[in-house]
Amino acid sequence: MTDAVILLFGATGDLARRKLYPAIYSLYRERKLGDRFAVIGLARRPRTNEQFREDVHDSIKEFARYNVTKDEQWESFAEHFEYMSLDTNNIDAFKELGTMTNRLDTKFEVGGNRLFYLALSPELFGNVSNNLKEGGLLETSGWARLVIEKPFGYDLPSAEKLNAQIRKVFEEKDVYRIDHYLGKEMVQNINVVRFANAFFEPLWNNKYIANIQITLSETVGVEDRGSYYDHSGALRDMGQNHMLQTLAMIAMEPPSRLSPEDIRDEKVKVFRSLRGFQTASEVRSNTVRGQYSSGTMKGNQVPGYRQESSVNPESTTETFFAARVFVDNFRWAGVPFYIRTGKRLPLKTTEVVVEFKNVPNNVYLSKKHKLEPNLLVFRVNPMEGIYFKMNAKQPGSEGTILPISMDFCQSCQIGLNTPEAYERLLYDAARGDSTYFTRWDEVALAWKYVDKIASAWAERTDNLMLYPAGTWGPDQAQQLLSEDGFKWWPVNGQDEGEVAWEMNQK
Ligand SMILES: NC(=O)C1=CN([C@@H]2O[C@H](COP(=O)(O)OP(=O)(O)OC[C@H]3O[C@@H](n4cnc5c(N)ncnc54)[C@H](OP(=O)(O)O)[C@@H]3O)[C@@H](O)[C@H]2O)C=CC1
Ligand SMILES: O=C1O[C@H](COP(=O)(O)O)[C@@H](O)[C@H](O)[C@H]1O
Repeated sequence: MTDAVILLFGATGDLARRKLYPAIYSLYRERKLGDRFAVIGLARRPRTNEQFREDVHDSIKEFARYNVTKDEQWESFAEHFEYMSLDTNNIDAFKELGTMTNRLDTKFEVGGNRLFYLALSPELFGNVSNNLKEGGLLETSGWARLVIEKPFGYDLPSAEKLNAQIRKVFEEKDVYRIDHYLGKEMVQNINVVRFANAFFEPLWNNKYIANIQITLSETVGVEDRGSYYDHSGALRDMGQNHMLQTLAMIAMEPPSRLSPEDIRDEKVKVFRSLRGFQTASEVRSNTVRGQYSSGTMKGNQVPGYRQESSVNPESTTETFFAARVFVDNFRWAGVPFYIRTGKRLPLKTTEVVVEFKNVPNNVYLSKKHKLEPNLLVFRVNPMEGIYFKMNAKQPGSEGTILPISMDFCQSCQIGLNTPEAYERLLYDAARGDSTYFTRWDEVALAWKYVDKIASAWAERTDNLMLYPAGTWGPDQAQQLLSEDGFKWWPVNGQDEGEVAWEMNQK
């Protein structure tokens, strides 16, 4: 990893604690981060360096995939961490921050490289990038990159405004917009499976594929994030970013090279080909929105969304949505992509199912031998792997056909200790590889698509369906597929409602 001073805004926040310190520690343990680095923790509340290092230690102990003990290795890691109490509105503090950055740059022989990581509420992004410039932090002999967390805006106009603020200070090539799903091993593996195997690509089109199903289901409720989530909802929180990015990875054309721009150009073409909704009635017939009511999760009664303490008791925010999406291009004409996500669903899972069309002439077709379609399944989390379902003869039978599976379980075979998404993304940002970060044109096109849905939903509230916690969302989400002659395939290869495979749940 390139040497850098990492200026971490939001150093006392949830993201830093749960994801960023553990990621930095894993990179250090794997020797991807050498000794020429420093981390400056920045937030308003006061902390001494010692307290800050203690917080970092606790977060690593709780969340990292490597064990930590307070030995010599820990001490030499911890000395790279310093803290400064700073309010992002205080320009004088940024000047002081410049002095501190230069000192640590010299101390650890970093060479002038600066990674500004904004783990902050998005309203602060524009102000921070401006103050970085005014405070002289961009005057450096090395590179200066800005890593920003989602959400990137609330809709297209707000995203445009935010982008304009940031681009006054940083060039597009230096802006790294995080979508942590792009850092997930199996999302990255979609490209490899598609473009490094001779047998999938010829079938990867509307002649052979019947439909594609993308599920991002969560068991957690809104927890204490109501102040953000109640203004966002599932469509903006997961749909505009993680779901459309995953869809783009499945649908994109092969890039001619693996450069960040070539890959992102191909994704942009997918976003441009999304069939936008023209009317509110089109939105209604192709989307479903739901909100969880009280129900049972793993045998425990849990409250409904409106009863959560951080949420408006009359909220009409969706915690679930499903949609039928079309990519109007030569490859995908007529193939529905069904996407769904929700909180308080029975399983935590991210899965992409590619359902193939039936064989053209089924010689086994009889009441006894109804063939199941072939399925290729990317399991993104919590299990990581690829699963292929095909038909074969039941051994010893008179030609009974059975669906069998070829199951590559990456998390079982290579070990559960695969890198976390944030490790990969931090590593890439420091190396200057923006492949798995979202470029502005992708973000803008995704908002354009999602805004149509959001504004049609906002016109009336009778389209919000309640679903009991612990179920797979409103029945209308099943109808979306059944009206096309399809069904949602059980996730994790299970019948709906079974939870035996549920692993590493939050
Ligand atoms: N948590 C998560 O899992 C995820 C978070 N994100 C995104 O990451 C970002 C951060 O989220 P999260 O960590 O959960 O948020 P938190 O509310 O937990 O943390 C916010 C941080 O910002 C600091 N802060 C707030 N106001 C100021 C200010 N004026 N000046 C300086 N520091 C300030 C807070 O510290 P202090 O109060 O001490 O100033 C705190 O460290 C958000 O954009 C969120 O959407 C994205 C994906 C997942
Ligand atoms: O970005 C977000 O993602 C998480 C789900 O991430 P995962 O890696 O655990 O699948 C979601 O809970 C959160 O609401 C959203 O902001």
